[in-house]
Amino acid sequence: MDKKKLVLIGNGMAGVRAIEEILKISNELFDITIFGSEPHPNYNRILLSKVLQGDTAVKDITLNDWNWYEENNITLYTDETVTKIDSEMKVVLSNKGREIPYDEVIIATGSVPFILPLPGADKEGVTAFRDIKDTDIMLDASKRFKKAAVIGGGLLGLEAARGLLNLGMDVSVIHIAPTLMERQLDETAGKLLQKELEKQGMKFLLEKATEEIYGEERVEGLKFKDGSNLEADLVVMAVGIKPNIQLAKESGLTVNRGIVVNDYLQTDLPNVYAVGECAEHNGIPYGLVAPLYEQAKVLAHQICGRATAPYQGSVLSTQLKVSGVEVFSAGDFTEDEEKKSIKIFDEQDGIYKKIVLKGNKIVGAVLFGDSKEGNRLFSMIKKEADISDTEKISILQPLGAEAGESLVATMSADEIICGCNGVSKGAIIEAIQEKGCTSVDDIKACTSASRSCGGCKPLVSDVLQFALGSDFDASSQKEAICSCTTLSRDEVVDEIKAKGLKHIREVMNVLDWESEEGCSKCRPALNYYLGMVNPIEYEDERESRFVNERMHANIQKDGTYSVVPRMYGGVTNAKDLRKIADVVDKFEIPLVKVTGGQRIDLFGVSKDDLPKVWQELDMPSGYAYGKSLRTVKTCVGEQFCRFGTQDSMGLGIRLEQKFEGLQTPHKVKMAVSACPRSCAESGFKDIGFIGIDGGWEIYVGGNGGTHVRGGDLLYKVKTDEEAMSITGAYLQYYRETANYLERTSAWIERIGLAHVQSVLDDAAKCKELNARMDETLSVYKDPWKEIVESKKTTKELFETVGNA
Ligand SMILES: Cc1cc2nc3c(=O)[nH]c(=O)nc-3n(C[C@H](O)[C@H](O)[C@H](O)COP(=O)(O)OP(=O)(O)OC[C@H]3O[C@@H](n4cnc5c(N)ncnc54)[C@H](O)[C@@H]3O)c2cc1C
Ligand SMILES: NC(=O)c1ccc[n+]([C@@H]2O[C@H](COP(=O)([O-])OP(=O)(O)OC[C@H]3O[C@@H](n4cnc5c(N)ncnc54)[C@H](O)[C@@H]3O)[C@@H](O)[C@H]2O)c1
Ligand code: SF4
Ligand code: FES
Repeated sequence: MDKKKLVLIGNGMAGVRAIEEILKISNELFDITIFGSEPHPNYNRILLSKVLQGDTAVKDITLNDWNWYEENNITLYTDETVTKIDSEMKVVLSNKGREIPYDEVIIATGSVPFILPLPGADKEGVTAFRDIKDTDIMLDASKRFKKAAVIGGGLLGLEAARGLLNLGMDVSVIHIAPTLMERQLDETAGKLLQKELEKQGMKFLLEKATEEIYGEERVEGLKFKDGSNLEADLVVMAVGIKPNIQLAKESGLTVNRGIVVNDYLQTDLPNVYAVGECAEHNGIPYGLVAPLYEQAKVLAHQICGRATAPYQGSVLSTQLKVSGVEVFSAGDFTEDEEKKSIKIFDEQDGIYKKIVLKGNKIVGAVLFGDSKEGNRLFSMIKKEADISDTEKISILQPLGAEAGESLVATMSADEIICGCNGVSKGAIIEAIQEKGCTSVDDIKACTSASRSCGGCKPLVSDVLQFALGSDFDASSQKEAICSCTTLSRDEVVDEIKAKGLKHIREVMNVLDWESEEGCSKCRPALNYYLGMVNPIEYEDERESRFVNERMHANIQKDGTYSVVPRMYGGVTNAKDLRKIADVVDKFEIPLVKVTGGQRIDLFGVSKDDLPKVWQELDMPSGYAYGKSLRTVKTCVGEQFCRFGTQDSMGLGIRLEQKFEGLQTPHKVKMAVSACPRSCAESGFKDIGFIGIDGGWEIYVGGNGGTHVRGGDLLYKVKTDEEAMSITGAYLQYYRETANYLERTSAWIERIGLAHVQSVLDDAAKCKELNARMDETLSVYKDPWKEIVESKKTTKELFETVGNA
């Protein structure tokens, strides 16, 4: 049988998925030709957010590489746009003069970003965020400029803003509505989201309408309708998308907002189909991959002449891809006469959950702060589950939580694990049992679960754990330190040691880094590992550090800095206080605040004043910005308190004087309390000391931040000397074995308290660790002093930051 000629217009996510579905049915039916306007093979557009955020590289987001087209005998024309479908002649015509005949044609031209028709919208530095080209524009701008404005506080705008923050830019989001993501979230969730993102450093201008983009050739700022201005050297427009219907219009198809299709994705011209964001089904053009993939499946069956249920529209669910923020929204979350809600709002922990009921059916849900129940609720919404027999409030409680059961254990086989690809728990278990899948990558290859946004990876991993039990080793799922390499942290450190590598560039060259420059994830990590392995010889690479560490001060919301001088053990004196007061007066520092770590923080110092402030303070840097020892908090102890059994201030000061400036994988906080009342909160620090009769208890792995964790008792010791020695060995072991940016609380959970104890129980090992610690500490110089003393460093530092 002669193969029919099939032409796909648009080499994007929906169109190529339709081809994959067709090939699954049969590779004997069609001779396939694909046109794509972009110069790349089919890639995962969703992960552009992750590329911008530094979590992955462009080369790693390819879905089907050039070989795939060849292996499947597909003719591919990239960088070529189809300009017309001549349905009488049954040919498609391209902008490069090509004419290709067809029997069937699929239009999958996606969407175009909506660009606000503002004066100045065509200036250099104004971009959308839709494809690799736009992403490159932003990556490039972040290297040369500082201030970014993102117009639009929807999913795309917020993901772009997070990426630009990661790239070291100062980012403001301009949003037209009073709350963020108003299409997906209600007011409460929108406000919680704003608060969380503000904590991450994003600034917001709400209810602001942009009137003009000003500047010479390049953008210099935005002017708003209320008369106010914002300086910006990069403007990203993320105010929605429009189905790309130009070709369809010019080819005489019926279009509305999108290309009008029926339940089998057929347009009104014979043998012409449309799928993806360009298609409009029942009045709706969709903008997320899950519905587009459902469409692709129906289309594939229809075009191959296989029986299929009609496409009947999709219920949507969304999740924001910003680390540290859990937001989930599904279905219809609005309330009215017919639709009533049930809500849980834990204001203290920032957790908000709401379901919307229409009669006895859940029609919508919004979750903030804890989205574990998202998939279960989404399944209930999709199934239109009747909940008359269920106690309503229990729907918002995690199933099996009290019994300590894992979430996947409580899920039924038909519950969806991967929303993007519609893969259920049952399908994953089948792949494990029948196809021998043992890793997340195997499951991805077999079922497509986790192949799109990747948000379901932890759940897929949980299903593997659930099905394979002890045969599944989550930790053996080797994780590369970033997308520039396939090597893990341990492999990189081993290579640095074995090959005597001395510089970041050398590591990248010798270990075959994919990108010559590295990325924002690996450069600071390599800088740390090299310094840890080679403390004497290694010269710190300031450019590879995060902005706060480069400036040795904390950048604040308004672009000014905060400065914290060192106060050993939280103890000060009249001379230092006077000096601080004089500096505050002289530099008109607007806010002076005592911190939770018992230090004095000077807020609102301008960048230019920083070196002068340090010079006049003439006190050591408090390292309030660094991945290093922050503070040792102390209680007053035996000298003044009637309960005190030990000299907490004495030990605290000794600890801080010894370990100040030590570079660690993440920040380290300590506290010393002289009795079990623990006034210095020793139980929630990376290392905490509690005085007992005849000595100290040493607690480790505590954390009081977003992931609260009580410390574990490591040892009881009798003397201050022992306490100092254990601390030195413990900290050095953490420095040598933790991943960069891993807090001690996560590290101790990963490697286990018992293991650390077994290392420190070995006196010889303990001595070696302390020796390496002393060697590291021997080269420490106060960074403020260094900067003040060196005009060259001051100049370099300020030039680097000013132009970054
Ligand atoms: C940064 C970002 C993050 C996203 N995150 C998510 C997410 O987390 N979850 C989610 O579900 N969705 C997400 N989306 C949306 C998702 O990427 C889209 O829904 C999906 O890519 C649409 O697929 P499509 O094939 O319809 O269009 P596209 O992927 O845009 O593909 C269309 C292709 O057709 C080409 N084309 C257009 N006209 C022609 C022509 N005449 N001739 C030849 N080629 C043509 C275009 O150049 C394009 O390459 C995100 C989108 C972006 C931009
Ligand atoms: N995580 C995800 O699922 C994800 C991530 C990125 C993109 N996407 C998809 O990509 C597409 C584009 O995303 P989007 O966020 O641009 O679309 P959107 O329509 O969801 O959001 C656009 C936002 O811009 C705001 N806006 C409109 N005009 C404005 C103006 N003049 N000034 C300021 N704000 C204005 C709107 O109020 C709206 O909240 C959508 O289909 C989205 O679903 C999804
Ligand atoms: S921890 Fe004990 S010794 Fe220290 S201040 Fe509190 S009560 Fe006094
Ligand atoms: S939920 Fe997006 S890939 Fe699975």
